[in-house]
Amino acid sequence: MRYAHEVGKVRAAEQALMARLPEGTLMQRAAAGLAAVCCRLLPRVYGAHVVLLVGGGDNGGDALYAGARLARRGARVEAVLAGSKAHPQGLAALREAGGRVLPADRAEPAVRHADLVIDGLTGIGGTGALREPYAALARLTEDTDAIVVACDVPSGVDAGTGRVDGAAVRADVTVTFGTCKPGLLIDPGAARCGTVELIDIGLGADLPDPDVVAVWPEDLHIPLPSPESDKYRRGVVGIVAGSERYTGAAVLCVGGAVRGGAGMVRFASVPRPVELVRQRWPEAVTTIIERTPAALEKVGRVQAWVVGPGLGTDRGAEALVEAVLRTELPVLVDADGLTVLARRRDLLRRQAPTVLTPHAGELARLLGRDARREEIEARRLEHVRRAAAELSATVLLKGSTTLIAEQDRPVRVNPTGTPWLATAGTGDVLSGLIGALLAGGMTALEAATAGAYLHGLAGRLAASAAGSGARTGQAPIGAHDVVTALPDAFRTLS
Ligand SMILES: NC(=O)C1=CN([C@@H]2O[C@H](COP(=O)(O)OP(=O)(O)OC[C@H]3O[C@@H](n4cnc5c(N)ncnc54)[C@H](O)[C@@H]3O)[C@@H](O)[C@H]2O)[C@@H](O)CC1
Ligand SMILES: Nc1ncnc2c1ncn2[C@@H]1O[C@H](COP(=O)(O)OP(=O)(O)O)[C@@H](O)[C@H]1O
Ligand SMILES: [K+]
Repeated sequence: MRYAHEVGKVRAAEQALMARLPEGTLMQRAAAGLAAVCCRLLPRVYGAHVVLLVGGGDNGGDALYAGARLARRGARVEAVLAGSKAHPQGLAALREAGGRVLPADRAEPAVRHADLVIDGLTGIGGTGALREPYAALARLTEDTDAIVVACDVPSGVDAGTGRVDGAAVRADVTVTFGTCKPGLLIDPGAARCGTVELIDIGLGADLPDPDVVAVWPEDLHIPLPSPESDKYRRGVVGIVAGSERYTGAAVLCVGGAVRGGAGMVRFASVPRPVELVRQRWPEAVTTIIERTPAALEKVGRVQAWVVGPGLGTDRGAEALVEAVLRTELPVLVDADGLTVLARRRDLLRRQAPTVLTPHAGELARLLGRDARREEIEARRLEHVRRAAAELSATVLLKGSTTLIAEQDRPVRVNPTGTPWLATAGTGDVLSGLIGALLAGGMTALEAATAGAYLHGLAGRLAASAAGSGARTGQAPIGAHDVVTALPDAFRTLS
């Protein structure tokens, strides 16, 4: 499961395929796949207690037919209908197989004591927050020991965006049909899915190019040093970060670049951050600069620039962001650099690649006008796409699901990471790391993708290794732990 298509495209593909097949074939394929997964999840199908939550659409139809299949294999199958209408043929099939319909007031104890619950309330046809009684039934899945299997999409999750507006099913496994849906890959929806299993119902040839792609380790083509390598060929990254007031971000950013495989890191800033970087990372070549447009002249040659962490947002910071963006080299802008860009979007008019790495708050500032942080977090896919188009840049939107967008390309979803990364300074490590990969010759999209993947992996390794030294259990981490774990993250890929 790595590709996802927007809901409209899934429906169009389904329709094209259905026109060539006997009626009901697709639903039977979906139900057979769903039932097979349930059989695998149950220790014993015969005698197992299975409860179906059934909405009024085809998603409920899938659940009813899957329930009929389980009933024929000896399961005790009970259906709870969310409304007066349920897929009539599916209902007849369930009854004929020995399943029964429960009165509404029996739903709560049935779900609580079931071995397995199939959520067939809403699928790709769900719109907006779940209404009653759907919402109350969805909530029952939060408080049961039963295995919860969502049919196509956990009900309450917007299949197209991952938005969750109110009650939603919390699934252990989501069995999705034909192709993955974006909402299964992007938080908050993704967090409701458990494991996602894809059932092939034959849509393949009717599906267009994907809208969203989940990144796989084999997609990352990180350049490795060879006998011909020297420090210049491996890539020199220039970092313009820190200020008299903010020094830590510069140290972390340089750490991300050093451990990110740069052949050389050139660090340019005012005296205090330069002194601290020198102490912590003697490998870096440092230059003291003034915060003026001519600042970069003294720094020496680089293959890519990172600008922004801890830079401040005053006129001096603006001069540095401008100087970096005026070069014809790949540039990554992060943190304070993004705040500067929000008032100087003209600086984005350039030919060389630009990577922006905002969190939702920074992206809200960059997009301006109607954009709000909460809205961006709720509808990450739409906003990251809009940002890539409006800002003519590769945009990496940070947060619980990191997304990477470039105009006219499928949006990439980073599968690694951990909520333990939500701590100050980890973003600075990411920008240094991506800067090193850019300097190493990767394209903007490749570098941002590989950087997000390695950073998320390093966060996970650090969180599981911290404290006990064991690889089980988790503990809080600081941004420097992510830097320390980067070599291990690289090792898992080689
Ligand atoms: N179209 C096809 O060819 C196939 C569709 N399949 C299934 O069909 C599903 C789509 O079916 P439908 O188009 O009938 O749509 P759904 O069954 O996903 O949703 C429609 C039903 O949910 C209700 N509903 C929608 N939003 C609601 C809300 N916020 N609160 C309460 N009720 C709400 C509607 O009133 C309607 O009864 C897919 O997700 C998949 O499970 C599969 O059988 C494979 C083939
Ligand atoms: N809930 C979360 N789950 C997983 N990762 C998260 C979560 N919140 C933040 N992150 C990650 O933590 C890092 C934080 O970066 P950022 O917000 O720039 O912090 P800072 O500016 O302090 O460095 C990003 O890589 C982001 O993707
Ligand atoms: K569902």
